[in-house]
Amino acid sequence: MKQNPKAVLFDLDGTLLDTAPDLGAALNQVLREEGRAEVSNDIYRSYASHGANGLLTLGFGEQDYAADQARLRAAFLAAYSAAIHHHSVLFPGIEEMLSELQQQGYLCAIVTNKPSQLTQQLLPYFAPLNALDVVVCGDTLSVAKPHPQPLLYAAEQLAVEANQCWYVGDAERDILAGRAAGMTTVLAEYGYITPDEVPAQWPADHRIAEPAALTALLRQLTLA
Ligand SMILES: O=C(O)COP(=O)(O)O
Ligand SMILES: [Mg+2]
Repeated sequence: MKQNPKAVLFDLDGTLLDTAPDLGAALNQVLREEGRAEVSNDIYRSYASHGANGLLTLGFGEQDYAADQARLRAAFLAAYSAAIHHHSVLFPGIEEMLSELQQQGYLCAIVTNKPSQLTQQLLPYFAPLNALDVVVCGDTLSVAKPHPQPLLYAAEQLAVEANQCWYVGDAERDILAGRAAGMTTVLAEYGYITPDEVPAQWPADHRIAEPAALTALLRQLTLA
């Protein structure tokens, strides 16, 4: 049985932070170094929640990336790490939304698939994200989303039950992980969706078109 929420867990890329410009710049740097054609902003943007592997597959094609995966991935991560925060910004309304949640006493956490080294390098540039209670990254455990374990681990760290948590994310694997963890799931529709994905088919409990809609939803729920 779902209970009134005590904690809200968030995906990072595409949900709290608009990191696509820096991820895309890193991809294009590696493509240039390898003598390949660059990818335009509107294309790479939609793949930004699919991480390094998703972006490199987009840029090099499945076969060529698979043939040289370790080297290309290392080059991408080095390029990204060297300019990780140059153009990344909080999505509009995130700062206000987080501060309202915290004022209302909700615990807040990040559960991202981004590797910890990159996450720890990036977060200090965004003050509102440093006040969050727990951060779980893609390599914190041996499994990552869509596996539910990182979400359950975050709940454990927050000392709340899974059914007292909401999970907000922009990718299908976020919704699947949240559902498998027994959490209430919220799809951030303003995030990154690839042209071949059909988010309407994802089993999210709620959908928000902007961050402010999350606080409105939680308010409605407490009044009900
Ligand atoms: O870096 C990734 O794999 C994507 O990160 P996310 O889980 O915060 O969207
Ligand atoms: Mg995401």
